[in-house]
Amino acid sequence: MAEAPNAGHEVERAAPVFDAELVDEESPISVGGGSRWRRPAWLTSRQEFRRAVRAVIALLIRLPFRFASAVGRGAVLMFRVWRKWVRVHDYREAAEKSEKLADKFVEIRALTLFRWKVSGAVVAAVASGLLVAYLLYGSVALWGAGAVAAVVLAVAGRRKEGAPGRKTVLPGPRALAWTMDPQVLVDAFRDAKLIGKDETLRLVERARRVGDGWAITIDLPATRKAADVIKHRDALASALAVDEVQLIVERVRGRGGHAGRVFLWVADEDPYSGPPRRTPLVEAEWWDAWQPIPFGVDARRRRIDLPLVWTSLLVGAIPRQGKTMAARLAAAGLILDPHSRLYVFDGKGGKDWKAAEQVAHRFVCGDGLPDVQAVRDHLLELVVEVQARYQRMAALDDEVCPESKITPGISRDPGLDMPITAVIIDEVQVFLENPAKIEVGAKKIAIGEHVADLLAYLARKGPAAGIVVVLATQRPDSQTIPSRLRSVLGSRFALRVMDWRDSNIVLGEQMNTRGYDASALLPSHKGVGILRPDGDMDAGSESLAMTVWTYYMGNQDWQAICARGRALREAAGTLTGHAAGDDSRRSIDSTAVVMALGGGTGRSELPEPLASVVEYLGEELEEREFVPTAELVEALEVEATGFGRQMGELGCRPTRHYVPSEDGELRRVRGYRTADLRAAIDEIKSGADPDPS
Ligand SMILES: Nc1ncnc2c1ncn2[C@@H]1O[C@H](COP(=O)(O)OP(=O)(O)OP(=O)(O)O)[C@@H](O)[C@H]1O
Repeated sequence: MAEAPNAGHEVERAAPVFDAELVDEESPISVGGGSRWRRPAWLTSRQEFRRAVRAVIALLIRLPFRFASAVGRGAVLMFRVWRKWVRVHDYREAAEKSEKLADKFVEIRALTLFRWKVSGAVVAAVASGLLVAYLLYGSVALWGAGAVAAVVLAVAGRRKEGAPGRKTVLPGPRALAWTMDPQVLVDAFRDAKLIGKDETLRLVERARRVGDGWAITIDLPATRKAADVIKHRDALASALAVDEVQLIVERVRGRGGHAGRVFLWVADEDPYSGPPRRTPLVEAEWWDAWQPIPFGVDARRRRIDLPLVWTSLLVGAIPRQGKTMAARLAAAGLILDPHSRLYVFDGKGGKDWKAAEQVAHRFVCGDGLPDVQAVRDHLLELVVEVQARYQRMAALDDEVCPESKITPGISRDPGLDMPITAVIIDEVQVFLENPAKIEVGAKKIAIGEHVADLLAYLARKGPAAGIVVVLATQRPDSQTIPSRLRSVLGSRFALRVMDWRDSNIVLGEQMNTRGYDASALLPSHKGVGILRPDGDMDAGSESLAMTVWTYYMGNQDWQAICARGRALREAAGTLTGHAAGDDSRRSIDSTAVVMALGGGTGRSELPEPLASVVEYLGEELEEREFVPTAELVEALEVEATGFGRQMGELGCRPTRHYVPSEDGELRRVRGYRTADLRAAIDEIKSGADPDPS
């Protein structure tokens, strides 16, 4: 008979086969042990080692108690077994069931007697055996016999899997190194329904330590999308048994990245706990406003910079979450550039912005009508300034101004007088909600509405002319920040808000369905928010949005930065306006401003409810394809049937369209095509009667 190739040799055990397989590695790495030695989890880090040592000590301390209780349980168990046997329990029960107990009674009694005798004989035999052993070997024999009996009883009385009262006892939380095991990951992805039962993951890189956590890159099965993993991060965190704040999921983009490649990072502990980081601006002698401003760090403690020039920023949060701090961080970078000009308006009227008064070209602090009027006047001044800048840039040499956009050179040339100018408004809702009526053009409107129009203009037309708008609000709802203003604010930062609707108002439509919901942030995480950078910016181009923990800038640091900003301006000769003691307001040609705003206000001469729909949608009237009726009814607080009828009378007929719902599923809902709305508006404006048929 032919000999098997391995005969005579020790059989080599195959490594466990895992579903996950490794790709893109030059030398394939065994993911499940095999011929290569894999470091046990407790050797992977000092922390894991300490955890393992603690677990061993705890086990040793508990061991005597556990042994004693197991022996006790074993003794009781043995006694019960013996009693059942001696009483001929099973025979007796069977006879009872078949109602033949009386017939069998004599038989049972005889058997019971016999078993008692056997028991007595065994006890006598054991006792005499022990006596003989004692006489031969002394007390050692008794101890030995006692030990053997204890072990037998302990084994009999050990707690078994699934036994009632069995407690799950784990030595602390699951080790993260264990969580990063490929098979655990595959199971977690399956449990979270991110991959099917028969699908598997491909590991691009094995788990490795990155910062204070574990990182792993994986490829999803074909047709599965990284965006869905980001969206269902909570489910994955639950399946991996980690807190969702510890789990960072990113899509790998650019070279080597694709729609199905996911980078996972699991922090050892809450990445936003511990002392906050001080802003590096404290150490900066000065700052170039054209450079992105140090804003905060992400979960992996990587610095996140926020460009401000050519864009704008909206910060929204419920009170006491770090909104003012975020706005002051953005302002600090501009304060430290002596060539930038600052308009600082604080609707809260507290001390938060007081220090900025010494550098601000225009400064308003308070929520009274005179304050709102002052803000309106300063914004009017800026609108005129923007118009003038465009005219001046058009007249400039092509070499100085190649594309009707401000450049660093232009912004720093005192002769051209076009410095980077920031409008920073804290608690902007105070100014936007003021209902006092004023005359604009030929119409009377609320001053707050006018402020919104001016800000919308500045955020839309201002960036290319060097205007930066930074708005912070504790009321991020659609009524307070009209969509015509919101839609033109480039970067968004949402700290904790009340619900997903408010989060979407700050971050943009449907952001919650893509996995970005600022209402899920923890109250204890002060200064932590979701940053959705402007699409044009380089920073953050890797992902749509990211969680950022803003730098901490204590009051003293803030005051020091403002004082430094003043000194820099004094030295550069750029201290102007309020900071230089000049509070005179420029006389404004309001007709020019009204022209600039396109008819004076954001409202058109449209009948209701179309006028409100247009106002609510703002720029989205152009950007969106479809708007659900339910959304309009909720936003405008109107009654649905009446609204539908009135819209019909104005020539706007509803239709059905698929839109993604909150859970990401596509749902067919009733609503209006924006193209139909635009056509109806054009028709009304051109004077033709709307066709209600
Ligand atoms: N990055 C941060 N790290 C740690 N703590 C922070 C951070 N940012 C803000 N905080 C703390 O959060 C609290 C609230 O901050 P801040 O005043 O900026 O909030 P706010 O939202 O502007 O509040 P309000 O609505 O009352 O004006 C402060 O005590 C501040 O110290």
